[in-house]
Amino acid sequence: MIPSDPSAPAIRLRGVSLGYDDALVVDELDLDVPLGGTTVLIGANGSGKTTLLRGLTRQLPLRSGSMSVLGRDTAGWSPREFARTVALLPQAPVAPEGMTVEQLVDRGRHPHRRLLGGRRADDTEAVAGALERTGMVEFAERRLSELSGGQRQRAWLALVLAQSAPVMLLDEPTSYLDLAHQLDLMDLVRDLPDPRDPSRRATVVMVLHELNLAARVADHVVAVHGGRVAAQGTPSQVLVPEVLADVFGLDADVTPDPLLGHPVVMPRSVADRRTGRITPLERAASAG
Ligand SMILES: Nc1ncnc2c1ncn2[C@@H]1O[C@H](COP(=O)(O)OP(=O)(O)OP(=O)(O)O)[C@@H](O)[C@H]1O
Repeated sequence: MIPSDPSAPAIRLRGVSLGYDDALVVDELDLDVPLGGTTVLIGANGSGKTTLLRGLTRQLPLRSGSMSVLGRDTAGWSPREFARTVALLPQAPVAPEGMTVEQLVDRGRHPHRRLLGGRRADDTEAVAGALERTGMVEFAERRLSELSGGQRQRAWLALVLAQSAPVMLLDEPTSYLDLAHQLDLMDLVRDLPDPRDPSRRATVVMVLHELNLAARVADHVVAVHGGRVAAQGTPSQVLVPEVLADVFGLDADVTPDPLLGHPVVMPRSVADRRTGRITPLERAASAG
C-alpha cells in the first residue's frame, strides 16, 4: 500500500515538458491538483489538455521535470502500483471485439490481482458497485458493440470506478451523452468517494469542452493555452470574460446561475452584439 501524505496535493508537476517527436507541446509546466474534489481542464482544441493527461498517466514520458502523486515522486513506481493509484478514461477508448460490459469492467480489477490469482470477493464487489453507480447493471451481459454511444461511455466509466484508484482522470467523459445524462454524470463525479478513505472525496481531473458543465462541477478550473496554465482557480475566478477571450478567443457574457450560483457563460457572436436584445423570432418578425 502506498503511504499518502494528507497535506500534499493529489498531483504535483514541476518543470514538466511533454511532446511528440520533435514537437514540444507542454514546456516546463508547474501544476498542483488539489486533493479531493474535481479539477477541470479547459482550453481550445490543440491547447495540450490530452497531452497533459497522457503525461499524468505516464503514457507519455516526461521529457523533463517531475511528477508526484499523493506526495510521492512517481519515477520509481511499477505500472501496477501506478494503476492502483491513478485511473484513466481515455478520449476514444477501444475494447476488444465481442467483449461484454461486465468483462470490460472486470478489467479495472487487473492491477489488484496477484499473478495467477482469480477473482476475489472484493473484485466482485467493486465490479457490482461500479455497474450500479453508472446505471449499467441491466446491460452487464450485453456486448459493447450492442450499446449506444452514451451507454458505452458509461461502461468505460464503470471500468475506471472498478479500478478503485483514489485519482481518476477523465478525458471528455460527456462527449456521447445527452444533456440529462451529462448532468447525471457530473453529479456522479461530484459525489465519488475516495476508495481508500470513503470519508473524503476522490480526486477527479476531467477535460471538458462544455464550459457551463465545467462551471457546475468543478472545484478547481485550470485553463490551458499553448501548453501552459493561462489561469486557474474557482469557476468564478477563471470563467470570466478576459480569460475566455485570451484562452478561446471567445466574446462572452458571464452571469451567475440564479439557482446554483456558479458562472454561466453566454457566447456572443459579432451579429449578437449588433442586434442586442432582439431574439431570432423578433428579428424574423421585424424583417417580415
Ligand atoms: N500523437 C501525436 N503526435 C504528434 N502531435 C500530436 C499528437 N497528439 C497530439 N499532437 C499535437 O499536440 C498538440 C496538443 O494536442 P492535444 O491533443 O493535447 O490537444 P487538446 O487540448 O487535448 O485538444 P482537443 O481539445 O482538440 O482534444 C496539437 O498541436 C496536436 O496536433
